[in-house]
Parts: sequence; structure tokens; C-alpha cells
Amino acid sequence: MAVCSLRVINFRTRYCSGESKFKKPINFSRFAIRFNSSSSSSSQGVIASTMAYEKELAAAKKAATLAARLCQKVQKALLQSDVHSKSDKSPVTVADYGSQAIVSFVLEGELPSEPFSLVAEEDSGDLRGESGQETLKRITELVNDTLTSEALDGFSTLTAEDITRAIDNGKSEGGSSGRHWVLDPIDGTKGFLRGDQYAIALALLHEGKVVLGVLACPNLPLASIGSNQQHSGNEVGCLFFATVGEGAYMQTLDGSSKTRVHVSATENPEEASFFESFEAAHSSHDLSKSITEKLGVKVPPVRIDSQAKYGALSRGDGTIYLRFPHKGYREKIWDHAAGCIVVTEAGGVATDAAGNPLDFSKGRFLDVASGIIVTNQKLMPQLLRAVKESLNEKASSL
Ligand SMILES: Nc1ncnc2c1ncn2[C@@H]1O[C@H](COP(=O)(O)O)[C@@H](OP(=O)(O)O)[C@H]1O
Ligand SMILES: [Mg+2]
Ligand SMILES: [Mg+2]
Ligand SMILES: [Mg+2]
Repeated sequence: MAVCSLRVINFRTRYCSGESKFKKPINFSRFAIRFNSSSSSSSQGVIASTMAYEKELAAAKKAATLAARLCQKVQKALLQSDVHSKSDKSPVTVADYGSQAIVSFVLEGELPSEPFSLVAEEDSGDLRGESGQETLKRITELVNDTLTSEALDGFSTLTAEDITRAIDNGKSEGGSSGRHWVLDPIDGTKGFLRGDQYAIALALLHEGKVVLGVLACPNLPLASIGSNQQHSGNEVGCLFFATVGEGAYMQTLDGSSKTRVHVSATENPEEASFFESFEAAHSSHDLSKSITEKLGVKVPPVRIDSQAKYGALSRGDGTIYLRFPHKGYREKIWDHAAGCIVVTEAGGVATDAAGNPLDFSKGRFLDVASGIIVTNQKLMPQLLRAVKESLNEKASSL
């Protein structure tokens, strides 16, 4: 049994001791409330140690929430000069880097007694050298402003070097042994740039399995966004989280009490609505049209960016999520790990297009057959049949 006790921890002691990678002492004078679990040994294995993830969950929620604050600040004042192009031509903003630095920094500081391994999307390569200096300066200011004003008042200002080091913590290869954090600092960067949906997606892998996930969705309405529902209220900002075997929950990003969420129980595809990427370049809209027509889905797709789709599905806004990247694209674990555990703990199933479970234990990539499909347990067999038929038709038309 875990014992919940209030413990006051001095950040200065915590962030400056042990294996901290920060050379500079960081003076946190603020106190944290932490849960102390008497069954916290990770050696007890994935199932027996459910309660052991309590402190990891608290740290993950804190990290994602602070990162979301930074992103909200940037999205409000988005300037063209804040957008950069990575070598693969995908947009990356100061917020992507700043969010990754904050999550890395907060996790490492909150969990000082654990070895820290982070598999994350961004790296500081483009920030080094003359051309990256202006951007790095802006990111450093943003991170410092966020940590000072939002939570960790009293800490020493981070240098640009602290920031690049925190970002580059994310170079881990992950894998099937030990613990690895998995981070997409902004999932749906294109949505973020448009002022639409995006998510800060953070998960924990333990022995190759996702055991914890947090999805911060700053622009997601608290009310349902499914195409079957009447939209009511315009409040936005959701935080989804799940721990293996413990269910999935949602609360507001500003910290309301949590509500347990469940996927839609719809068995009749005619009553189902479905989600897909806003960007046709990320997922074939033609293929999802063919599949949903076979199923008899009546309503048009809800197209939104990011793993907010998994969050919305986990609370029953829609029933199906389809993702069919174009040939040659390799999925990354940070694009699905957090969303996958949230939807699974809410009673859903996520598989590849052939019905295989998603395997997050193979490193940074997530190799899947043709695509990723998500729905409730009752609809999955029907959905798999429709997917198979549509894929066969597509193959024979080529
Ligand atoms: N050609 C492509 N096919 C499929 N996915 C792609 C893609 N190019 C980029 N992506 C991924 O799609 C993610 C966004 O998914 P969605 O379409 O659901 O919003 C991107 O995450 P980032 O925005 O974190 O880079 C990126 O990893
Ligand atoms: Mg990206
Ligand atoms: Mg992503
Ligand atoms: Mg991203």
C-alpha cells in the first residue's frame, strides 16, 4: 500500500545534488508537495509498481503544464521570426525548443534519484553557431520568464548553455530495457502556427511498455468537439493523463479536479464520428474516406492537428481515429506514446493497420504496417475488416 504523506522538499537541495547535469547551482527556494510511496521500488516490475509511478506522474503533469504555459505565451504573440525550418523542412518554433528545455529541466530536477533518459523530438543542432544565437537567446528568455513567473520563483537564471544541455538530454535512443521518458514538446507544430490544436505529449516507457502518459492540449475545448455533438461553452485547455492499470483522466490545464474519461461505447458505425489529421500530407484523407464509407459512417471527419485527437477520443468526442501516412514515412514514438496510453486506459484500442499492437520498444521509430487505427473494443473487428478491404482496393488500383 502506498502511503500518501505530505513532504516538504527544498528545491535547492534536490536540484543541486546527485547526478544533476547542471553545473550551475540552481537556487529554488519554493516548496513542493510530493507523495511518498512506501512501495516505490521500480524493481517490483511494471504491474506491481503501479503506485510507484505516482511521483513520476506528478512530475510529468508539472513539466507538461509549465511547458504549455510557455507555448501559450508564444502562440499569443507569434512572430514570423519565431518560425524556423529544420533540415527536414518541418517548421520548428522557439516554443518547440523552449517546451523541450522546460520538460527536460523539470523532470530531471523533480526526480533526482532516478537515472534520466529522454527520447525527444528536438535537438540543439540548429541553435549552435552564429546563425542560431539570436533564437537561442529568445528561447533562454522565454524559459526563464516562464519558470520565474509560473512556478519556480527564486531560482537562478538559466544560461543559454543550460538550455542547450537540457534540450540535448533528449537524444536517448529509448529501447526495451529500463526507463525512458518520451517527449513531443509541441505535437502539431503546424496547428500551433495556424493558431489551432497542438499538444505537449509526454510518456514514460518502462521495459519497452508505455506506463504513463500526459497530454497537455492548451486549445482543446473542455466541451466535446465531435461532429455529432452540439458545441457548448468556449472554455479551452485540457490536461489528459493516464497510468497503466489506473484509468485515464482529464482536468483543466489550470488545475481543476480530475474527471475519469471513457471512450465512446458506440457499436453502430452509422452513429460514429471520426478524427484524422488536418494535414492531408500527414494522413491520406482519401483512404479514410474509403474506409468510413464502407463502415457506413454518416458524418464528415473531424480534422484536427496533434495528439489532441487521442485526448478527444478518450473522452468519447468521436469513436474512430485513422492515420495513414504516405508511403515511406516512418512514425516516431513521441507522436503516439502518450496518446496511446491515454486512449487505452480510457477503454480504447490502438493498433497498426494490420491489427498489431503498437511497439514502443524499438528505439526512436515506431514501425507500423501501413497506418494506425484507434477505436473502442467492440468496433475494432469491423474497422479492421474495412481497413483491409480499402487497402487491398488501393493496392490493386496501382
Ligand atoms: N509526411 C508525414 N506523414 C505523416 N506524419 C508526418 C509527416 N510529416 C510530419 N509528420 C508528423 O505528424 C505530426 C503531426 O501529426 P498530426 O497531423 O496528427 O497533427 C508531426 O508532429 P510535429 O508537429 O510534432 O512535428 C510529425 O511528426
Ligand atoms: Mg516536428
Ligand atoms: Mg509530433
Ligand atoms: Mg513536435
